[in-house]
Amino acid sequence: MKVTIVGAGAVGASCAEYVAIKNFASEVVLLDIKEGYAEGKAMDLMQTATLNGFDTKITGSTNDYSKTADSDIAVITSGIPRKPGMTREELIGINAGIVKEVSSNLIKHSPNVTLIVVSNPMDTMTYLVHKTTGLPKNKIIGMGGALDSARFKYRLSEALECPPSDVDGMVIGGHSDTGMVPLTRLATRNSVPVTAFLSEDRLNQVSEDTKVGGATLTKLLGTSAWYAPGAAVSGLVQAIACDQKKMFPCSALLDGEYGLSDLCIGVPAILGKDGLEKIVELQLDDAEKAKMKESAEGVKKTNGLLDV
Ligand SMILES: NC(=O)c1ccc[n+]([C@@H]2O[C@H](COP(=O)([O-])OP(=O)(O)OC[C@H]3O[C@@H](n4cnc5c(N)ncnc54)[C@H](O)[C@@H]3O)[C@@H](O)[C@H]2O)c1
Ligand SMILES: O=C(O)C[C@H](O)C(=O)O
Repeated sequence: MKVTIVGAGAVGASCAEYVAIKNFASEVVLLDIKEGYAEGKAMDLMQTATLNGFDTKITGSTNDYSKTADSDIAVITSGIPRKPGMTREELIGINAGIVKEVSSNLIKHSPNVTLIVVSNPMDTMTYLVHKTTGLPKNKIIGMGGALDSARFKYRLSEALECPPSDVDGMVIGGHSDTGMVPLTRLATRNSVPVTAFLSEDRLNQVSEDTKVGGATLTKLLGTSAWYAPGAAVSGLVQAIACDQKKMFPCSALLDGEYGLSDLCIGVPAILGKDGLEKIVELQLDDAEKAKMKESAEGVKKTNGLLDV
């Protein structure tokens, strides 16, 4: 199983580290445009192999896509991150060109690859890859909801004063400060609805904190987050590589599901060897449907800025 990660920056390197530590891939190739950077990150990570007990071979490449040939899965993290005070949507001008070029280069050397898009604004970048590459739609997946759901569970565990592992929950909708739809109605603590423990006001606070999760970290760090993003991507990579049939909220190209079409947005999906194998349609209540519709309008507005 060969995994390529384009962009050896904060998220790309974190993802490579988690993939390697989970020990399911034979090979990880890190590729970056910055001379020597991916090679350096790969060597540093390889020097953790005996410390962390993995056998995955990690190599680096400065923009040489022949090294990525025959990848099964490729992750696109190349592009600029936001700075405090910015929205993800403001990155479109620079990142759209990068994502378009990188996805085309990847497919030239790995025509059967499954692509996981991470660069922001992620839902729009995923849509761009669908529009410009011609890959089948199950082979292009946007990562955002897995991360947002992890943050949601963290915020719920804070409110419940319990370990995060006690909590289950999901965030669907667009991966943006205003577009996320945390499904508080369906969240549970050990199968008991969290609504049994937390007031409506407290749950609203959890939702709001979840939605600005990325912005909160960007303000603290001066750039956007990488540990949880890298871990979230590695979860998607593992589900595909190991044919796990796990369900994650992913940015998927919709064709009527949830009453939406011609956009990529976060919905629950089953991931396995064929990539995004199935979209799961939840029965949303009226308030959730309205939030999803509003979120989709936001994503479509950003898509409108693309030259496709
Ligand atoms: N979808 C999500 O949930 C999520 C989470 C975190 C970050 N992100 C996004 O991921 C992207 C990367 O974030 P980061 O913190 O790793 O940034 P970073 O600056 O640390 O790393 C980005 C890397 O991309 C490289 N790069 C730029 N253009 C390239 C090209 N044409 N080919 C190959 N490499 C190229 C840069 O040299 C750099 O090393 C940002 O757009 C960020 O907003 C998305
Ligand atoms: O917040 C960002 O800009 C990066 C990423 O989308 C995140 O949610 O951490």
